[in-house]
Amino acid sequence: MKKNILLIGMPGCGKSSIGKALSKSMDLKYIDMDDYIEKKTGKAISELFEKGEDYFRDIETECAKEISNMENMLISAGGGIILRKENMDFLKKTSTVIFINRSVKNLLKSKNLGANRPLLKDNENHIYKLYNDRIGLYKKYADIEVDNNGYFKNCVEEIMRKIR
Ligand SMILES: Nc1ncnc2c1ncn2[C@@H]1O[C@H](COP(=O)(O)OP(=O)(O)OP(=O)(O)O)[C@@H](O)[C@H]1O
Ligand SMILES: O=C(O)C1=C[C@@H](O)[C@@H](O)[C@H](O)C1
Ligand SMILES: [Mg+2]
Repeated sequence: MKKNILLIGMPGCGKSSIGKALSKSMDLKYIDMDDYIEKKTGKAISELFEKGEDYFRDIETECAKEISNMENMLISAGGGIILRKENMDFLKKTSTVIFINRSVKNLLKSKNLGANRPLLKDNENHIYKLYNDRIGLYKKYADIEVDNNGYFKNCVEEIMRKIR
């Protein structure tokens, strides 16, 4: 088995909730890539986006390289990690990749979906286009796909079963 587990999926699909539970069950250290970026730069994701999406994505790629060198981690990725092949080439070397798929209807139930997500702040319904644009990439990079439209506890158990 690879050293790390990487969770990918749309904003609000359950990466943090599922990742924290999974990290405890599997005795891995939990790391959130957006938090890592904010700590490294001393800036909020929204501030980094003010300099343009490319500016943010370059920092995200730099952090993906750094994190790919770590061991025994449960990594919760930013929703857009799959947009650059380079990110996934690095991360897939050391991580088993799990795509958490949640329907847009359920994603929209998350409170304040646009609040800390620059790509959705003007219109939460932009999530339909993001989902359609990205679904193929999430599936392409995933070693395992799980559905998170029921109880998230079931999703954690399904991942534990599939990963062994
Ligand atoms: N299966 C589920 N049933 C009910 N609520 C859920 C489920 N999965 C996730 N949620 C809720 O959706 C919201 C987003 O979940 P979470 O923060 O874990 O997602 P995320 O992918 O980490 O989001 P982000 O893009 O902000 O990092 C939370 O309020 C969480 O409780
Ligand atoms: O889906 C995305 O492109 C993003 C999701 C967030 O996790 C952050 O990484 C940022 O807001 C970009
Ligand atoms: Mg999260």
